[in-house]
Amino acid sequence: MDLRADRLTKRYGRTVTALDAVSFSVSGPASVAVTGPSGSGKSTLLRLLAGRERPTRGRVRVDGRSPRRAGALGFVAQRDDLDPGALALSAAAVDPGGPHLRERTEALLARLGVPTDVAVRELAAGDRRLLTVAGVLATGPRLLLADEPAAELDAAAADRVADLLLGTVGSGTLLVLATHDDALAARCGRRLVLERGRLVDPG
Ligand SMILES: Nc1ncnc2c1ncn2[C@@H]1O[C@H](COP(=O)(O)OP(=O)(O)OP(=O)(O)O)[C@@H](O)[C@H]1O
Repeated sequence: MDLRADRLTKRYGRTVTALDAVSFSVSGPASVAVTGPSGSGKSTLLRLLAGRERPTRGRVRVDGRSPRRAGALGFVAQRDDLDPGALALSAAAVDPGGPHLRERTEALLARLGVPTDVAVRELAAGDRRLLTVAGVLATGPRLLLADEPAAELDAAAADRVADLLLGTVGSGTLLVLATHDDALAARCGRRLVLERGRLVDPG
C-alpha cells in the first residue's frame, strides 16, 4: 500500500492553519509515528489521510486513489463511540459488518483475553481500547490510521494496544499512528514530526 500526501493544507475559518503544505510518502508494510506538540496538527493530518475531512489545498492518495475510494482503510479515532450499555462484542462488531466480522472480532478478542459478554462500561480502559482496535482490525485494513491509540492508559495496557497495532505490520499493513508517547513512537519504523502544522522532520 502506498500513501502520499501532497502539500496538504487545512484551514479552519480565517485564522487557524492546522496543516500547512505537508508532503510525504510512505509505502507499506511499515509503521509511521506522527508526533509533535499539542495542537501541531496530528489529528487533523490523520483525519485528512482517512478522507474524513477534505483538505483546503493539496491532496491525499492511497494507492493512487482518494482515501474514500481506496478501500481496506481502518481508522481508530482518538475517542471511541462505543455504547457503554451494549455488550462488548456487539459494540465492537459494528454494522454493516455482518456475521463474518463478528466472528473475526470475537476470535481476536478471545486471543487477547478481552471479555466479550459484559457491558462495555464494565471493561477496564485497556480492554475497551483493545475492543475498539479489534473491531477495526477485523475489517482487514491494509492502511490503518490510529489517533493517540494508547492515550490515558497505564503502561501495561498501552503496551498491549501497541503490540496489537504493531503486530499488523507483519501481516502487510501500513500503520500510521499519532502519539505523544515517545516510547510508542520509538517502536515505529519512521517518525514524522509536526510543529504548528508544518512537517519539520519527515523521518
Ligand atoms: N474542527 C476544528 N475547528 C477549528 N479548529 C480546529 C478544528 N480541529 C482542529 N483545530 C485546530 O487546529 C490545530 C491543530 O489541531 P489538532 O487537533 O490537529 O492537533 P493535535 O496535534 O492532534 O493536538 P493534540 O495532540 O492536542 O490532539 C489546533 O490549533 C486546533 O485548535
